Amino acid sequence: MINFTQLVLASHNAGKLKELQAMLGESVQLRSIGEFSSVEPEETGLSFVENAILKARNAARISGLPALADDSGLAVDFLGGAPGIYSARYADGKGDAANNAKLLDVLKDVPEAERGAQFVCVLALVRHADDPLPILCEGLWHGRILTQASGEHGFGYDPLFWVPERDCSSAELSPADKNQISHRARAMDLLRQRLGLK
Ligand SMILES: O=c1nc[nH]c2c1ncn2[C@H]1C[C@H](O)[C@@H](COP(=O)(O)OP(=O)(O)OP(=O)(O)O)O1
Ligand SMILES: [Mg+2]
Repeated sequence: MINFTQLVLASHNAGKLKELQAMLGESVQLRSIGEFSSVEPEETGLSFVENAILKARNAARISGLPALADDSGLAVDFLGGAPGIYSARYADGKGDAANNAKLLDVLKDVPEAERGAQFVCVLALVRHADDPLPILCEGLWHGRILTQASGEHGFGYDPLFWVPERDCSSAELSPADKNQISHRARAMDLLRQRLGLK
């Protein structure tokens, strides 16, 4: 087992970096791939797993460090799991606000009982770019899509995601609270177990 005191995070998303670093604590330093390159790899996979591995390999290749990638998204039941791996690109790359506006519009006539959704997070860790045995961990978080945005914390679809166990949106949770119960927290919990960090 290698000593992962420094990992490159294969992500240009500052929200993910903040959450993952908070979950890992001080024993592992996450360095953003942005320190090494501003070019984002094309996410050509058809699954979260494929995209997470692709991003991790790319970051390991560029940085020369072991790499952790997070591929995540929102799977809406009424939409057959869409936007899924296309969550970040749902409104054609126009960003979080446009993605959220599109989702609200697409679901505008859908009743509450049919607005179930889950956040999905797949973490992939590679020791080097050609690692034949990436570590993969998955986390799901079940909730519902609200009919309007609410809350200021977090990022992405958080203002639209109603969290049944807290009766509020995920953007209304404190960062510490979200990091205890989110899809990312569940995946990271498994990863820490795999790495013997807990
Ligand atoms: O906790 C979350 N709270 C709210 N929204 C979230 C969360 N987790 C993922 N999401 C959304 C954001 C984005 O629309 C998509 C991830 O897309 P995804 O390609 O994995 O990330 P990204 O492009 O933002 O950064 P990068 O690929 O560089 O890691 O799912
Ligand atoms: Mg992405």
